[in-house]
Amino acid sequence: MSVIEVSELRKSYGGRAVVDGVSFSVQEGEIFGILGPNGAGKTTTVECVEGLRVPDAGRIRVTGLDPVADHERVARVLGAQLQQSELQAKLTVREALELYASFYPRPANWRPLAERLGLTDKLATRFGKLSGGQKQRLFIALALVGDPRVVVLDELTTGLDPRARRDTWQLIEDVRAAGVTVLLVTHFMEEAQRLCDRIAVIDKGRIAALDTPEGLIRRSAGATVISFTPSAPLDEHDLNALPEVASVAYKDGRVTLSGTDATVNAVITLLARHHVTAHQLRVSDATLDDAFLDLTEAAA
Ligand SMILES: Nc1ncnc2c1ncn2[C@@H]1O[C@H](COP(=O)(O)OP(=O)(O)OP(=O)(O)O)[C@@H](O)[C@H]1O
Repeated sequence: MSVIEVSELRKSYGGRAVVDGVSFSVQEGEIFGILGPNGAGKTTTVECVEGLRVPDAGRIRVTGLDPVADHERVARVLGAQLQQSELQAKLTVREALELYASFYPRPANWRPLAERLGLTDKLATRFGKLSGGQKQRLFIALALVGDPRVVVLDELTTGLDPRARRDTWQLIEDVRAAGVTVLLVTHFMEEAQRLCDRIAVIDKGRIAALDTPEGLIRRSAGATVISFTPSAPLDEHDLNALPEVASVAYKDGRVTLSGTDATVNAVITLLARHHVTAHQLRVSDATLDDAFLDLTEAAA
């Protein structure tokens, strides 16, 4: 069942389309990622899903409800992470958690949530005195305190140290295991690769690709990169003729090929046939980073 449906969403500012026909749907219990360069239209898209911005055109449904027309009902099932927004500086962490819990019919118990986010010893601290990372952790707690069916996290772990980032990933995996649907905007490829079931890459207001992290990586020009120093010169044509070789480059006596898993065996076989040894043979897999750069460059 689709918990979030976005169809042909459009939004312009000053005559410039910043979201230009975006469509996707998110299934119940899925972690769906939105990746894209700065200014691609990610926040505009998710804020339309949250009902914070009104689309110019298109159709959005969250658990079957229209986020603008049914704003109050959507707000009860959807938890949103505040982005850069400031809570009142004098509000303590405890007061903020209690206040946000009071907005929902069946809130979560905020104490274990605060514990997991390392906020227990900050409960009496005023918001204005928290560090950037502590504020971010509080925003995550506030997004989850209503025990929502859907949670929208925009730049989930920005500003968190590596340990807090990993703890937060575990928390999000646990939240999903409890059946919550997660819409996640992120700039961190490791985060997207670890957490997301599917990812929409948005570039210039349009979806450049929508796939699993592995699917996006496979689409990348060279999913496997092989490099070695041959013991004797090799004929470039022989290498180019190998199956699924996407590119061949020679530099300082070293050969770098991109292709697929199948290319690795083919290269080894070719070298053996020519009695050439591969010194310092290295094989590496393309990452989501590579796929992201390919996809967003291709659309440039
Ligand atoms: N309220 C607004 N008024 C005018 N222009 C806006 C408004 N909100 C966003 N924009 C413009 O729309 C474009 C998309 O912005 P958006 O915040 O959706 O991008 P983003 O993909 O979330 O970027 P980032 O990764 O930098 O957060 C940007 O060029 C931005 O300047």
